[in-house]
Amino acid sequence: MSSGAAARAGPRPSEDDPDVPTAPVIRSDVPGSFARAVFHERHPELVRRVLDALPYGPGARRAIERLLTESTGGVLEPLGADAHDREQWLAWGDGLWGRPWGEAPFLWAESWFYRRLLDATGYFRPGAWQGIDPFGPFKAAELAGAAVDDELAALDGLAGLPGGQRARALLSSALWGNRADLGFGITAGAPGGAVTELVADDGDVLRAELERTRGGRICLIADNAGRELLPDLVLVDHLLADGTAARVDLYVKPQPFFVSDATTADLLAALTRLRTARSEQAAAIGGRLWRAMNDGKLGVRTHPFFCAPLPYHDMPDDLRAEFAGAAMTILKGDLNYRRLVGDRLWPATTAFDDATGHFPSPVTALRTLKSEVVVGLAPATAARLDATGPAWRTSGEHALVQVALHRGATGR
Ligand SMILES: O=P(O)(O)OC[C@H]1O[C@](O)(CO)[C@@H](O)[C@@H]1O
Repeated sequence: MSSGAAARAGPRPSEDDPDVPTAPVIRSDVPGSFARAVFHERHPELVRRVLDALPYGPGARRAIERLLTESTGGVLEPLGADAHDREQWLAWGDGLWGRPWGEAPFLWAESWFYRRLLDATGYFRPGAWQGIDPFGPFKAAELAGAAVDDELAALDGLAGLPGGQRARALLSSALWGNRADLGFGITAGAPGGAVTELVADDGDVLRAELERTRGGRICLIADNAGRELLPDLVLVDHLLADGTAARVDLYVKPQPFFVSDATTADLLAALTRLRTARSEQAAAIGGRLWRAMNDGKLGVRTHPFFCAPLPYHDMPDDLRAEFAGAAMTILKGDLNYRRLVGDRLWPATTAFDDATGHFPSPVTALRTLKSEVVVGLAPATAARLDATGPAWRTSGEHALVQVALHRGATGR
C-alpha cells in the first residue's frame, strides 16, 4: 500500500482515477450522524451484551471496557509487537496511527474495533480463550430459536411451486434474511417488523443473466450467520440443483467480525441445523450441500481481506483472480455493499455500474439498507424517500437487488 493510503478521509490514491466518480468518505466524528451513533450507542450496548454472555475474567473485561473508552475518545494505536497481523494492519492504517478514531473512515474504524475486540477477549492469544467467538452465544441462540424452525418448515411448502416462482421466493428470502443481523438488532429492535419496499429491483436482470450463463461458476460472498446464512444456503442449493451453477464458491469470514458475520464454524452449524431439521426439504438440502462440498461443487473459501478495513476496490490480486471469470458474484448485506461501492456519501442516483466498475466479475448486491450508503436509485425514488426524512437509509425496512453486468469491461 502506498504511503498515507488510508490516512486521509478523502479519496484513496488508488481511487484517484478521474473516470471513477467519488464522494466524501463517511466518518464517525460527525455530530448527529449514523456513524457516530454506532460508536457511541450501538457499541456500548454490544459490549454490555458480550460481557453478559461470556464469563470473561477481570483482565479481558478491563481490556474490553478500555477499548470502548478508547474507541469513543482516544487515538489509534497499532497492534502489539506479538500480533500475527501487526504488519498487515500497520499498512492498512498507514497515516492514521496516532490520530483520533473519529477521523478514520467509518469503515476503517469499525473494522478496527472488531479486530481489537477479538484481541481484548484473548481470541488470538495462546490460552483457554483462543479461538472462542465472543458473539458465539448470540449466534447459537439465534440458530436454535423457534423462528428458524418455522422458516425451515416453510421450505416444505416451497417444494411444490413452479421453478420460476420458487427461484423468486428463494432469492427474496436470501435478500430479507439480511435483516436478521444481530448487531443491527441492538438498536433497531428485533428484526422481522414491517417490510416496506425494494428501492431498486434488478431481479429480472439477474434471472436473465443467470439463465444466459447457465452452468457457470457463481461466487456468493456471505454476510451474517444463522437466519441469514440459512436462506443463503438454500439459494446455493437451488443454484446447484437446477444447474444454474456448475459450481458455487461461498466466501465466509476468517474470524468473527461485525457481530454476526459468518465464519466456517457458523457455516458448519447452519449445515447441521439443516441436516437435522424436522422439515424433509431442509434435511434434504443439508444433505445435498454436504455432498456438494464433498465433491467440490460447493467450495468454501475465505481470505484475510474479508476482515480488512478497505473497500473491494483495493482487494489484493490473489483474491481478484478468484472472482475473475465467475459468471456472477453475489454480495450479501450492508457491509459488503459499503465495501463494494465505497463507504461514501454518494448521491443516491450515482450509477451502480460506475460505482462497481472495479469489480472483476459481474456483481449482484442483495442488501437491506442499514447504513447511509446507497447508489443506483432512480431520481424519483430517491426524491420520494428523501422526502420522508433520513431514516429510510438505516432502518432496515428497505432493500435492494442491484446488478452490474460490466459487459463493456469483461466482453461477456
Ligand atoms: O450485517 P450487515 O448487513 O452487513 O450490516 C452490518 C451493518 O451494521 C453496521 O455495522 C452498523 O452497526 C453497519 O455499519 C453495517 O453496515
